Amino acid sequence: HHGHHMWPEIERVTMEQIHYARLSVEDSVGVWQLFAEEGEMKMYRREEEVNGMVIDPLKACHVVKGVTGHEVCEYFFNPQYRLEWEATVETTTVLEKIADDTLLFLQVHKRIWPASQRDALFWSHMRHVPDDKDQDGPDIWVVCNNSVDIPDLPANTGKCVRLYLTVCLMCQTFVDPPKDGAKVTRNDLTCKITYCSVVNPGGWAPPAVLRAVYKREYPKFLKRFTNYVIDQCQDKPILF
Ligand SMILES: O=S(=O)(CCO)c1ccc(-c2ccc(C3CCCC3)c([C@@H]3C[C@@H]3c3ccccn3)c2)cc1
Repeated sequence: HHGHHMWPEIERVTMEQIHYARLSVEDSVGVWQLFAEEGEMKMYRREEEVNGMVIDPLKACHVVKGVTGHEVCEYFFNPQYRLEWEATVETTTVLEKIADDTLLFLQVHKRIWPASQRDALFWSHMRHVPDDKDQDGPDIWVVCNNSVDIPDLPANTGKCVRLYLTVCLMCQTFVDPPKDGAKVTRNDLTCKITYCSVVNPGGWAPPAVLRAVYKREYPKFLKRFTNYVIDQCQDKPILF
């Protein structure tokens, strides 16, 4: 797939998003505001507007037991599971298989009152980031979603307003080695999840309205997704 014309952008954006995901909210540029906290899940946002449009960057940090980062990324990436956990997606279509680990999606989102209905055209790339030099480096899996403009699929021609997104789901897996060489079980697994997103809604909506939608929808979204993965994996062999 390295011959595909989108590959240089896919490579650049994915590496850039991994860099940002790895920055802790403490030492990132700009002020992150904790706007939601439920158990292990902490959600931060920065208030940013472009031409009066809310594009608040979001960073969510979550820790879940019993799954690996590979499993979390697989359920996020693979279109066959999408409609089972994505409550705000009406249709999802794979327009092109760029590679086994890279797909081009056209997605129509359900209308979230009072905003008008949105669609999104984006590539999605899943990658296992090799450990650092030493063996016990972090075991990281990521999925990066990034909007693209394609002349044959112009924005805002039908009923939907085209939104623009850059999303990164980064997962780090920790295994607590069981006593005396026993087999690793799901109880020994901890997955540290960092979800970063910047969504440009594509058309103007009142900032207070959009921020209310974000505040309500993002916690629901991440909780529903992670609970879905835990549920799907619990009686399956571990995918490291
Ligand atoms: O992680 S993904 O790549 C998963 C692929 O399916 C992804 C997540 C979220 C969105 C998304 C799409 C539309 C909207 C808004 C914009 C104006 C009116 C609706 C929002 C706002 C933030 C709120 C939101 C957050 C989460 C879920 C739904 N709604 C988010 C798109 C892709």
